[in-house]
Amino acid sequence: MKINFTKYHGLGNDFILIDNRHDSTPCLTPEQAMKICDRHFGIGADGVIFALPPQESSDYTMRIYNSDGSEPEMCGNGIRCLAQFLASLEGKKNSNHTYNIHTLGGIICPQLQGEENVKVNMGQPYLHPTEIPTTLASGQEKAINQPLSVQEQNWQVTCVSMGNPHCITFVDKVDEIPLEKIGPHFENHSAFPKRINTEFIEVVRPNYLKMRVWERGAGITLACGTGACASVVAGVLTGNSDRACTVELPGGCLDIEWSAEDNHVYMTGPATKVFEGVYLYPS
Ligand SMILES: N[C@@H](CCC[C@H](N)C(=O)O)C(=O)O
Repeated sequence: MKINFTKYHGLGNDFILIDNRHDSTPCLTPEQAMKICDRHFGIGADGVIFALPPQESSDYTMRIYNSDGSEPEMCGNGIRCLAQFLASLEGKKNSNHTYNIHTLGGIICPQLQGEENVKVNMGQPYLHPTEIPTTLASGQEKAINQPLSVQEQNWQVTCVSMGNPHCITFVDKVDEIPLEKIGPHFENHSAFPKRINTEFIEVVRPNYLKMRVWERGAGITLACGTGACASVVAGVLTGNSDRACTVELPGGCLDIEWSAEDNHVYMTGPATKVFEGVYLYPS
């Protein structure tokens, strides 16, 4: 089997993009996706993203598999890569075109901004796991800064869904967190039956957060777009951050704004094409 692909990354969070616009079923199974994500025996990536035909009133559908073959609802860095991928397939590069993309987390709208940048309307955040829209309204305090015991240590966490689930904890020195050791215990904690992405955040200034992430289904990654959005929401709810923030990740910075007007979160950052090729899937 031969698979044409294009490799993109958003701040080092890297994806294999596949043009699947002719068929509403992804051309790879989760097991095959896991194999081509392998960094030694495959192409190597944090996930595989398929551009599929539209559903409902969208332009296209995005499906994504994590590198372990699980299927998340949404991916922030991935949807910026998808927007640039579609723009290059359709000759729309260097325009301000906006796509309406159907995802398992709802309709998400990335707008092209020049050669590499994309601004994404990520929709409303939700309190996880209650699925109630997150606002600053009273009565939601119960979900903020909740105690969680992980590896016999007590953490204060705020859980926010951006379509996919995130557990955010504010720490003094993010570089000192033993991510590799502690990350899997958050991901597989009994409080999160569908597993979870975990963000550790150091507040450098109210408008500048430093983040490290352990992703569900992918482990340590260099960036997580939905995670950066969820972290700013958690930062506002806990009084740690402004609504407009730069979030610094190991792979670079994202600009995030949680709008007080429409309650939507906006994320701006780059999506970079790296190479394209043909993968020869062993039969
Ligand atoms: N890196 C992504 C998130 C990918 C999905 C995540 N691992 C999950 O399982 O929810 C991003 O940029 O948002």
